[in-house]
Amino acid sequence: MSLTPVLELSNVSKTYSSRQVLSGLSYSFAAGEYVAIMGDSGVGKSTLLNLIAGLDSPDSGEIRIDGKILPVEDEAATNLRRRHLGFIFQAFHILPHLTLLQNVSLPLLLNRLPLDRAPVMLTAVGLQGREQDFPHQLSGGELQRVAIARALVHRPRLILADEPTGNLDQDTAHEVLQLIRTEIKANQASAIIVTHSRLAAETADKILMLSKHGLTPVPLENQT
Ligand SMILES: Nc1ncnc2c1ncn2[C@@H]1O[C@H](COP(=O)(O)OP(=O)(O)OP(=O)(O)O)[C@@H](O)[C@H]1O
Repeated sequence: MSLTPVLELSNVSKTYSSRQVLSGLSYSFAAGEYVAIMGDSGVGKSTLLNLIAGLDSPDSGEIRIDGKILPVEDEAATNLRRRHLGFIFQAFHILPHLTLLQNVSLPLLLNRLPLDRAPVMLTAVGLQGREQDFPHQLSGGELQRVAIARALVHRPRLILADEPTGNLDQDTAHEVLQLIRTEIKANQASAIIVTHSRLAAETADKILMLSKHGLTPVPLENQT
């Protein structure tokens, strides 16, 4: 396991209008760690994930991925994110004019990787036989599974997931969470999932609670 943290937050603050959402947040995530972040609604979980993903910038403080600061709107940083991050965000729409197979192949194409893992990942999320379907033919839960296949297909180093099982029934959620965990461990990747679901959080190695005091580890056995 590398000694450089896969992700390091140093004194990160973010304010929207006059509302301070994150205030001096610091935390180090070790390589290979699979962490769930929980916390009250509005406490800033999605904001934090967006900052890590490079969709927005902190007002102050630093975010390092593999020891590097990746500026927003920097082409080299975008390429690094594309190669090393996998996003499972509800806002990251599946492209409507592409088939499911084309959607899942996209990270492989963009990173010039062999395309043979795309059908394998569609099968892994239970969508075998649907490769040539278009997104409008799918239910919300099926679309979420396509998003998960697309996020994992290029074996990213760091997977960021915002409510990855939000649209899924309990059995499918369980299968998808197991798949995420298996992929993370098989590829020695790291993952941060933001969730309100105990079921989802307990598949992680560690649960962190985000509050105005920062990120606090919660012992798994003390979860209520
Ligand atoms: N782009 C934005 N512009 C203005 N305010 C924002 C923006 N994004 C988030 N906020 C505000 O920041 C606060 C934190 O929002 P965030 O979505 O990060 O919370 P959360 O912990 O993910 O909540 P939930 O669990 O309900 O999804 C909220 O008060 C929200 O209204």
